[in-house]
Amino acid sequence: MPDTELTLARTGGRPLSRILFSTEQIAERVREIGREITEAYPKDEELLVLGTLKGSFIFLSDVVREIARPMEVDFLIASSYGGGTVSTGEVSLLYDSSSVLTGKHVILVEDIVDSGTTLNRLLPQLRTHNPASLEVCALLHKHIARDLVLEPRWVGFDCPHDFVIGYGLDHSEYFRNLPFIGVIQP
Ligand SMILES: O=P(O)(O)OC[C@H]1O[C@H](OP(=O)(O)OP(=O)(O)O)[C@H](O)[C@@H]1O
Ligand code: HPA
Repeated sequence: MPDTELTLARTGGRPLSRILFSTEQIAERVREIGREITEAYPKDEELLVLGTLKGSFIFLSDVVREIARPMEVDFLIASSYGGGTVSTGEVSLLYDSSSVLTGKHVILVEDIVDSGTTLNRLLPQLRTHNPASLEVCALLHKHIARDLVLEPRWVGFDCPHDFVIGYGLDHSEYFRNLPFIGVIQP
């Protein structure tokens, strides 16, 4: 259980209902995923790791350090939740990566797959650039979406259907700086 005072300092005094995944559990899983991704690609093949901002910024920065392959890192900014806890269904793409995807092994890194709206909007667009391969690595998967255009090849944890925060995930832009993943009290 993390230090309560430190946690409350980061949440502005809002208590958590529960902690789902601790800092140590996340670190261990991130190391495993890094190893799996390393082994999935031939030694001399370059990767392009593409993160969706803002939510993936912490997961991506941790997982790329566990992947022993040459790589480029780039980002897209996609947003569909605004200040709410339910997808608006409209994904606004605020920044479209300038990286050339053609012929590269692209790994799209997501913090969470919830309704699937973001992935279903981004993946067909990325495919139009003819990458050599396209895979998704998601830290959390709620397994709600029944119509995902591509299932993530790497998933950190199956996630309950609560609105979760921490380790990059926000509610109204707050709580991204929690070093673990939890659920805030409603
Ligand atoms: O499967 P979905 O229902 O589409 O949800 C997943 C997306 O929602 C969150 O992004 P959000 O729009 O909240 O923007 P953020 O990354 O800036 O927090 C999260 O980072 C994922 O990209
Ligand atoms: O449960 C969630 N928490 C934070 N951001 C999210 N974006 C989609 N689902 C979530």
